[in-house]
Amino acid sequence: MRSPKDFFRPLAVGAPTPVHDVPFRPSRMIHFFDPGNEKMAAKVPSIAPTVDVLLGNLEDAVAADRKEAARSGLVKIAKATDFGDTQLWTRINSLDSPWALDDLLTLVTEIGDKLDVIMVPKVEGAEDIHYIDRLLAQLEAKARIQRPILVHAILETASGVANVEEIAGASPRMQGISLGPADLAASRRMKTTRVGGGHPGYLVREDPHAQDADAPRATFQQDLWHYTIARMVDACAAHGILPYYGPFGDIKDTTACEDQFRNAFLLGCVGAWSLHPVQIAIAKKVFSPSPADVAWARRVIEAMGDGTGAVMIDGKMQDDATYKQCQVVAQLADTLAARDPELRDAYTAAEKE
Ligand SMILES: CC(C)(COP(=O)(O)OP(=O)(O)OC[C@H]1O[C@@H](n2cnc3c(N)ncnc32)[C@H](O)[C@@H]1OP(=O)(O)O)[C@@H](O)C(=O)NCCC(=O)NCCSC(=O)C[C@H](O)C(=O)O
Ligand SMILES: [Mg+2]
Repeated sequence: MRSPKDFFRPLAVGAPTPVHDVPFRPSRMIHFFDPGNEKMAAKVPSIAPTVDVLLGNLEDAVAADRKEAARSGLVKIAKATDFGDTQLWTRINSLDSPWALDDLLTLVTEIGDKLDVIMVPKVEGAEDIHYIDRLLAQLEAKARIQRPILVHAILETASGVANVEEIAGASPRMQGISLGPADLAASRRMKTTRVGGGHPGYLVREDPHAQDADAPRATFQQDLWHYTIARMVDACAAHGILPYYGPFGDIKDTTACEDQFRNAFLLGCVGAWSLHPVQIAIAKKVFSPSPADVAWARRVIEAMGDGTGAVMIDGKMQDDATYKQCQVVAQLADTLAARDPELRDAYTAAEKE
């Protein structure tokens, strides 16, 4: 383990100096596309302005015989496209695959100056991040990259969950962590075959009725992912990095997708993955605080003055802690409004009501 004094030193001569704080750029939806799929690649210029993050996926969902096409497709797209304010990320193949090394060698040397974040799947512990950290520094130095490429881990193995705190703090490059519910379910030997979402069999049932033991008893479906998301959020917050919900595989069930995204938002996540164009608007809606909530937060902040003491607003007690909660909402709204004029107008209108 590096000493605290060395933590922010570049890991290769000539590599850029690591960042001290993760830049908080809007990342409500990380939109996945396969850069080797011509139909999806053709949509990149029109989708880019509508998303916060565009991610060229090289790992799962790209067939083994299409890996090189995906990698070279991403290089071509990155060189040809002006992404404006939209971030460009990639998901490389897992570190135990035959493709990960070539993914990094090619992408950093060819388009490293355009890549904001590299998503690393199936991270098991801090050692995986240390490996990537040193390799990226060497490649950045070789390619004369001026700003460090950040790293995002997917939480999708039982070991990864057990080690999530050390993963979150393994490197100043750590930008965030996403839940990968499909691989995590397989790794844990869970018995769901879905990509995220609930399961009707995971429930609690009300007690038998005292008057009639045979009367039907209500059941309540439970959230399979609550524990993991909450643990991931705490690890990320403790280390100053950003937590995300990952994929929702039932593309047609837009209602359940919205519910899953909202649960994650309320628990502290800043975004989720969109796998299909239809999920972009869902993520945008869910991960942008509502105009009413923002107006309320600003009202509390204004009423609380220096943020100490206690006041009543509409019958509800406000104090130092609710002031901080409201600041979270108001600061997020400011960041998103700076990127999204429609949202800015909606927030302004709600404050005037
Ligand atoms: C899920 C899909 C395979 C569905 O594709 P398709 O059957 O083509 O859907 P549609 O006919 O409804 O598509 C309409 C048009 O939109 C284009 N399209 C579809 N998806 C995208 C996209 N993501 N980006 C851009 N454009 C897209 C289609 O090409 C159609 O175009 P046209 O015919 O010209 O109108 C597909 O959506 C897909 O492959 N999505 C990405 C899947 C993916 O990335 N999966 C990996 C991430 S999830 C994961 O890895 C699990 C995780 O790690 C874990 O462990 O939990
Ligand atoms: Mg996965």
